[in-house]
Amino acid sequence: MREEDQLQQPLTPEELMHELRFKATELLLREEWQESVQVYTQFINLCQDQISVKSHQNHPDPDLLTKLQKSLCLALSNRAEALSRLRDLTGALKDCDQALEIESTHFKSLVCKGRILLSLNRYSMALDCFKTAVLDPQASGNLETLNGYVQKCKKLEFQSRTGAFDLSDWILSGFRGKSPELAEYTGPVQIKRSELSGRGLFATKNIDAGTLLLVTKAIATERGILSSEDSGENARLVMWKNFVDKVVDSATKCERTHHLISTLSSGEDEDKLEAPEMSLFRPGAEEIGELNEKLDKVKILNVLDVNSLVEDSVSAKVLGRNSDYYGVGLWVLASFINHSCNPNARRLHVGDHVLVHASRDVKAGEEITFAYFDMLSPLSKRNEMSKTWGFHCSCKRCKFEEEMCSKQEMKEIEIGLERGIDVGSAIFRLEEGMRRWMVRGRGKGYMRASFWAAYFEAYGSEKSATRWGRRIPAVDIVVDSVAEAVGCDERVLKVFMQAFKGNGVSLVDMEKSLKLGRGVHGKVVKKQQALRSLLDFGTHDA
Ligand SMILES: C[S@@+](CC[C@H](N)C(=O)[O-])C[C@H]1O[C@@H](n2cnc3c(N)ncnc32)[C@H](O)[C@@H]1O
Repeated sequence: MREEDQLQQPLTPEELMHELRFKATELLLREEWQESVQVYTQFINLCQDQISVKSHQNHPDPDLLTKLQKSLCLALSNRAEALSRLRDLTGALKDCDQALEIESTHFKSLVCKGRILLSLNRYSMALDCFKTAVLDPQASGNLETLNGYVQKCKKLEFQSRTGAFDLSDWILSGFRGKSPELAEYTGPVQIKRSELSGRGLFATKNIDAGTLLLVTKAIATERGILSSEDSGENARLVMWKNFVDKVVDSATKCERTHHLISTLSSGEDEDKLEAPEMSLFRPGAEEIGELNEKLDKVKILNVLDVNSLVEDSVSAKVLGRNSDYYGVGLWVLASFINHSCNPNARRLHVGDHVLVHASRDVKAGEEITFAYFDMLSPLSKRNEMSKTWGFHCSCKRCKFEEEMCSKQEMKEIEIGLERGIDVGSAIFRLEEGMRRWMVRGRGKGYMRASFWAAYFEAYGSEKSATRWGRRIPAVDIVVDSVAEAVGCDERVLKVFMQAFKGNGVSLVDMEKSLKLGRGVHGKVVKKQQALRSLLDFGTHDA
């Protein structure tokens, strides 16, 4: 036979498989994930055909069949690796499962499956994979890494079951190194219909300030530094576009993400939306079966408009990251939390996780809320801000203040402050008014929170202190009532700390500041020393 004829001979299935396998492995080693998936897919299809053909022969060759099954198993495992790098976790998991059906202790597939399950927060299933992998002879060269995974799974499984998180050491180290690894956690909360709007998150038992309510990882985040040129508007737009692309990509590739996003409000007919089961958010939740709702890009955009959160905001603190960073993200379970101007929760951002804790004591059945915008401002300003969010706030405080602020005297105090009247005289008038109108308990806290800027200035200025002295209430009285009504806030805590710094801190004040600190930072900062280091404010700025 001539050489050209030989070249034109079609390849036998064995030769073709050999060629495809060689090419796919090369692409995998070059980290060309997309291309390697394509070639592995051709190989897998051909290999499956061959297995079917050979096993239907009159006298199937068992050795050949075993060899083909082994090749198929390895190819599935390698395709899973490439798919997982492309964040197609659903596809990758399916490939691992198929490979493990062929060989239940296949080392590579077990490790790949364990890693995917870990990133899907299915800690105990991931632990099973790594424990089995450790027993394999191939583990000997990777024992340290595998044991690392085993320990990590154990730690995260424990955290997610008990809610025992502690950020103290990381805080005390000055946030050195990577942010700590955190599990997802669902505390004493459930989703129910809310009187505020649509669905909301509710406490299932009495909880005290600082108690951790949930920890959840972002579907996607985008961070960057905003330039001062155009007040960061261009950078913000680019970041928003990247963020949307990331969410769309995740929703396309992962069925669970797709399903989670489809439970969120897109702003329309919120009161008709169903309250999802909490089990959906618990770590270890099974993959969702058939999805009957289509999520197109427009729907995702609307969902992000309503639900995405900015990391650094009035009710949130970002730990361990440069404050110049602007970050936006989507945290699904936290998205069920409505806004209130008398909130009872705050957020801490650590890496891609958000930790939500009670900022004051909460009763069983009470709705969990945090502030979407600054609640230490008067009703008129808050109304403007809620308008930009596309809703009219219907919280208890707004309802209370709607009545109060219709009084002529209240209007005069607000206008007076805007025109720069002495803050002490405004506070004096407000306190006198509250006495005459018989405003009690939380009502007082609401009003003081509304005029917080005036109290802040008065307590920060020696001139005001000398002039108004005992005619305006003492700092601790105002701080207590504001914290009780609208939850602990960093600025309120700062005023408290500053007032007592000059006079030397007594034990009682220190106790009080630590309690306020727990409301602001949460009980996840367990060591007092760590909390103190967060409370050690040097300045008296707003
Ligand atoms: C992040 S979602 C909160 C969960 C939402 N209620 C749901 O059912 O999915 C934000 C949306 O909830 C509604 N909302 C939140 N707080 C509110 C409030 N205090 N008063 C009225 N509507 C509120 C607004 O429609 C807002 O766009």
